[in-house]
Amino acid sequence: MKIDVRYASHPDDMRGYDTQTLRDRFLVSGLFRADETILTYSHVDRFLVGGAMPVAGPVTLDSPKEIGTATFLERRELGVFNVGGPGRVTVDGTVFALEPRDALYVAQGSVDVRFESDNPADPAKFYLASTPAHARFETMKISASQAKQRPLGSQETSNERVIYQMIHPDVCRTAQLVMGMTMLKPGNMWNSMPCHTHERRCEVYFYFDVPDDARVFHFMGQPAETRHIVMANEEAVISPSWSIHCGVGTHNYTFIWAMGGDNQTFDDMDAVPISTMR
Ligand SMILES: O=C(O)C(=O)C[C@H](O)C(=O)CO
Ligand SMILES: [Zn+2]
Repeated sequence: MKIDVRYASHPDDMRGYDTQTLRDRFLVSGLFRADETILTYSHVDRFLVGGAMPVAGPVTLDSPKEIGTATFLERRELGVFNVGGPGRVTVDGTVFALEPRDALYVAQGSVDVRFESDNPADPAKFYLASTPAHARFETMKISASQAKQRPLGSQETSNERVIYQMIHPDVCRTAQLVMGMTMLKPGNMWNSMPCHTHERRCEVYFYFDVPDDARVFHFMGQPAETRHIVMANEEAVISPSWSIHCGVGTHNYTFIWAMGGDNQTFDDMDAVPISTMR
C-alpha cells in the first residue's frame, strides 16, 4: 500500500501557486499500479481517494497509520467504482461482481475487503473514495441502470450529459458520502458549466474515458481567481469547499464525483454567474 498525504490550503494562498505547486496540492495521479492499493489522504473533509488494480491475485484494503484505526472501515465508509475490466469485491465473505461502471457502497464497520479481477489480461480498476462515518448503513451494489439519472445541458452549449446519481440518498443510504458518474455525450466537452461552489461540502473529481492524446482542462479556485490543471486519463483532483470545479476536454469523457461534508443535498449549490468569473 502507498499513501500520499495532502494538507488543506487557504484560498488566498492559491494566488501564489505556480503550475507545479497547484498540481502537487490538488492533482491525484498514478492511482492504478498492478497488485497495489494506492491512496491519497486529503485533510479536506478527511477524504481518502485511491485505486486498486488486482492482476496476479487479490488486493486487500489495509488500514495505514494515517487513518489510525485497526481496520480501514472502523470509522469510515467507502465508495468503489469499477473503471476497468470485470471484477469482484468481497466484503466480509460476501462477493459482489462489479462489471465496468458498476459501483459498490461498503458500510462502516466492514472488516475484510478484497478486490479481484476476473481476467488478469483485462484487470478491474477499482476507484476508491472514502469519508469518515459514525453510523452503519447497508453494503449495496449499484449499477448505472439503478442510478437516478439526470440529463443536463445541451448540444448548443457543448455540455449535454447525463448525471448518474449512484451513492446518493435516493438510491443508497450513507452517513455522508455521495457519489456518482457523469457521462458527456459525444461532441460535448464541458462539465459542470455553468459552474458552482458549495461551501457546505468538498468534492473530488476523477476523470476517465479520456483518450491518450486528449486532455481535460479542469478549472478550480475562487470564482474571481480561477486556475486550471491539465488532466490526463484516470487522474483525480481535490476540490475544496471554496473552489469552483468544472472542466473542458479536447474529447468527450466521463468523470466520477464524490462529495463529503455537512449535507447530502445534491442541489445545494451556489451558482456562479459567468460574468463574475475572472
Ligand atoms: O456535470 C455536472 O454538472 C456534474 O456532474 C456536477 C457534479 O456532480 C457536482 O459538482 C455536484 O456538486
Ligand atoms: Zn459540485
